[in-house]
Amino acid sequence: MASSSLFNASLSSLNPNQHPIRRHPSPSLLRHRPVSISCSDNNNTTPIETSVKPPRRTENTIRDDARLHRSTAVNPFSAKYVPFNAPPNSTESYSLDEIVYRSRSGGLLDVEHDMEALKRFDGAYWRDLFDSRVGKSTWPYGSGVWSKKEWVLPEIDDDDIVSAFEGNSNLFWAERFGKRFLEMNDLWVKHCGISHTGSFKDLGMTVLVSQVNRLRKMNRPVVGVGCASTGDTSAALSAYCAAAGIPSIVFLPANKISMAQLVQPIANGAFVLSIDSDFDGCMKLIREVTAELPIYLANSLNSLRLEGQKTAAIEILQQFDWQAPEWVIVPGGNLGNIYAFYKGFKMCQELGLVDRIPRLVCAQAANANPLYLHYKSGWKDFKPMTASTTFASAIQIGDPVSIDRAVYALKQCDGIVEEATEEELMDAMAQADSTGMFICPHTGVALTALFKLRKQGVIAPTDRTVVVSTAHGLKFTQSKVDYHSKVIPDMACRFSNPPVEVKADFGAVMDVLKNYLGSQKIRA
Ligand SMILES: Cc1ncc(COP(=O)(O)O)c(C=O)c1O
Ligand SMILES: N[C@@H](CCOP(=O)(O)O)C(=O)O
Repeated sequence: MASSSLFNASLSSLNPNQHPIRRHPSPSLLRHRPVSISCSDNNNTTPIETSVKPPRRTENTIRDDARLHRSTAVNPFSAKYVPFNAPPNSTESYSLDEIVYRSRSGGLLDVEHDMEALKRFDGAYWRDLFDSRVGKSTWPYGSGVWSKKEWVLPEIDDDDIVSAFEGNSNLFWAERFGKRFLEMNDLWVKHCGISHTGSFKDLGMTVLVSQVNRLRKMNRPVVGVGCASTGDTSAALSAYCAAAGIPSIVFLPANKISMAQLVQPIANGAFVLSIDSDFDGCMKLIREVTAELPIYLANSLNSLRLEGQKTAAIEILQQFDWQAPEWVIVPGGNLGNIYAFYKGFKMCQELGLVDRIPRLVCAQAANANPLYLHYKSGWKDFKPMTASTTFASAIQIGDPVSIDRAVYALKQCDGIVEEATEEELMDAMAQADSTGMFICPHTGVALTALFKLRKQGVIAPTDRTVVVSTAHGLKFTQSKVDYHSKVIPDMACRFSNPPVEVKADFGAVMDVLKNYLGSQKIRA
């Protein structure tokens, strides 16, 4: 059978039952758990809904309903930009309504929440609030990001929010994969890629585009939103901008992203520039362009994005009934996400929702491993690199903008950095797929890190471990086709499963099947 031909052929108006904490809690509610939801006994932190909702007013949209239910109480929560990891005596800060990406010294920014205001509610309050919003269609809390609105963008008007009800992604118990390949029984895959545009970027983009929507309504000079991308940021940006009627401009490294990723911004009406460079070159260009033109920068250099992405960490805790796992493994490229996970976990600890945070592992492709090399050098002087081609194309990044955030996060949680060769990541992806998943190569990188840490005895068989799957496997079918076709130079493709070509003849089909069933030790 010629492998190259393998895939040729087929390839209410004020509803008393409305949770009061869906609105901004008024100062008078401070120090109390949610009240008047209906009934709850003294020790029971779980609100029990008793009354029946009136039929919805069919002429209302969910935005109209949200307007009707809006609290008139003063919103006690707020957030601002501050220099990332600023010394305690720093007074530098900016309103989130300012267009600013860097601190005065040129460093990164961070979104700082008024933690004192948030702390006026105890951990049980926040757990109940977040739990009460899951699985509903209430605007905007049906979103896994906006269900944590008070911790994300507390001051934005619900009307300005641009959401596809992202988040609330599947936390998949990888039972078969864990048992078969790792002797683990508590292994989970957080499928952030099973989402609106097929990657975790939706979580951050809903926040960023919502804020842009607000800025434009305030007549701030934002004519469009732009990003450099390895394919997922551009897909998310173009979709959310299209939904809001905001122009989007994307800089893509020519011939370095998958066809499925390329077609996303094209279909969503973005202005697409295919640039003869790599991601780092595109990133440099978009930074220069956004400094000159009223185009808002949508990459994770912009700390707003990370406020949405951190909700995936909160969601993991929530899905484990507010118990922290031992390990969370995240593939890293531009390195915003590893910090976002740390930030989400840390906020939950600081606000009393959990008593500890997991250790984080950042996994990089060996062909694009500047963080790994930095870690291995004992965090001595960081050296950007020119990243080589990798099947994990969305993390082919040599000069990550969030390097400082990543190092900080990993140091704070006793984190680890691992790497995966091309063969390792492709094998891991194929192994995962063979147990019923359909993951992307970046998740293959994270699974390789898990294989290595299990082998070294760092991760124990019973450790509750979460691997973050960052994109949908359907965006990366060509790499799977190549692997299963065994056409990748210098790769054994040990787990390939090519189709068998057979004549349309009963005898021939029976022969092939008997051979197969025999090899599988299956009795017909
Ligand atoms: C699918 C996928 N996985 C992982 C990453 C890495 O995320 P980060 O750049 O935040 O490190 C990216 C983007 O960089 C991505 O698109
Ligand atoms: N993988 C990313 C790379 C850019 O990352 P960002 O989080 O800084 O936007 C992409 O898909 O473009």
